[in-house]
Amino acid sequence: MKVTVVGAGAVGASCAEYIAIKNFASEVVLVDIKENFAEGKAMDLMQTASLNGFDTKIVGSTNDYTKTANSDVAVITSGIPRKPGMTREELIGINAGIVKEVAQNIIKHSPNVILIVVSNPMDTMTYLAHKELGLPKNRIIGMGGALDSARFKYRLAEALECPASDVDGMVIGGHSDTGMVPLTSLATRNSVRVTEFLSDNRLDEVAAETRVGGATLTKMLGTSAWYAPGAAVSSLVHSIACDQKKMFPCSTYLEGEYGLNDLCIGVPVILGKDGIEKVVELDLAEADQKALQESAEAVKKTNSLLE
Ligand SMILES: NC(=O)c1ccc[n+]([C@@H]2O[C@H](COP(=O)([O-])OP(=O)(O)OC[C@H]3O[C@@H](n4cnc5c(N)ncnc54)[C@H](O)[C@@H]3O)[C@@H](O)[C@H]2O)c1
Ligand SMILES: O=C(O)C[C@H](O)C(=O)O
Repeated sequence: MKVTVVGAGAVGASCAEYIAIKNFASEVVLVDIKENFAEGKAMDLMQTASLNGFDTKIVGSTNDYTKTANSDVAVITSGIPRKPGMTREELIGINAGIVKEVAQNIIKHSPNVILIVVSNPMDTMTYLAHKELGLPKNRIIGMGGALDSARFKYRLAEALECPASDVDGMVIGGHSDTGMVPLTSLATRNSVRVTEFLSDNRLDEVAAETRVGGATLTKMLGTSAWYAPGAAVSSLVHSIACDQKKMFPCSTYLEGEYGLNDLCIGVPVILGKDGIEKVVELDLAEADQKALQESAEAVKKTNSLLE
């Protein structure tokens, strides 16, 4: 399994590190436009191989896509992150051009690749890749919901005063400060609905904290987060590489599922060796379906800025 990660910045390097530590890929190629940056990150990471006990070979490249040839999976993290006070949508002007160029370079050298889009505004960047490349929809995946769900579980565990491993829950919808739909009524602690333990008010607080999870960290760090984003991407790559058929909420092109059309937005999917092998259609509570519909309208509004 060969994986390319374009953008050797905070998220790209974190993602490469988690992929290597999980030891399922033979090679990770890190690409960046900054001279020698990816090569430096690759060398630094390779010097952790004997310490962390992995065999994955990590290679760096300054914009030379021949090194990425025949990748099975490619991850796009290139582009600018937001600063405190900004929305993800404000990044569209710079990131759309970068994502378009990078996606075309990847496909030129790896025509059969499965693409994971991370750069923000992620749902719109995934839609852009879908429209530009014309690949089958199972091979274009946007990463947002896996991260948002991990943050949801973190906040639920905090409220329940229990380890996150006790908790299960999922966030669907757009990867934005207002568009996320945390499915609180379906969340559980060891198979028991969390609604048994937490009041409606506390659950509303958990949902609100989850929606602004990225903005909260951006305010604290001065730039956006990277550890949980990198770990979330590596989990998607792992499921594809090892044909695990795990279910994650991912941004995918919808053609009627959930009553939505012609956009990419987060819904539960099964990820295996062919990428998105199935969109899982849940029978949502009325309020969640309405929130998803509103989130889709907002994503479409951002998509219209691409024209
Ligand atoms: N979808 C998500 O859940 C999620 C999570 C975290 C971050 N992000 C997004 O990921 C992106 C990267 O965030 P980051 O914190 O790693 O930023 P960063 O600035 O640390 O890294 C971005 C890297 O991209 C490189 N780059 C820019 N243009 C390029 C090009 N044309 N070709 C190759 N490399 C190029 C830069 O040189 C830089 O090293 C941002 O848009 C951010 O908003 C998304
Ligand atoms: O918040 C951001 O801008 C980055 C990313 O989308 C995140 O959720 O961490």
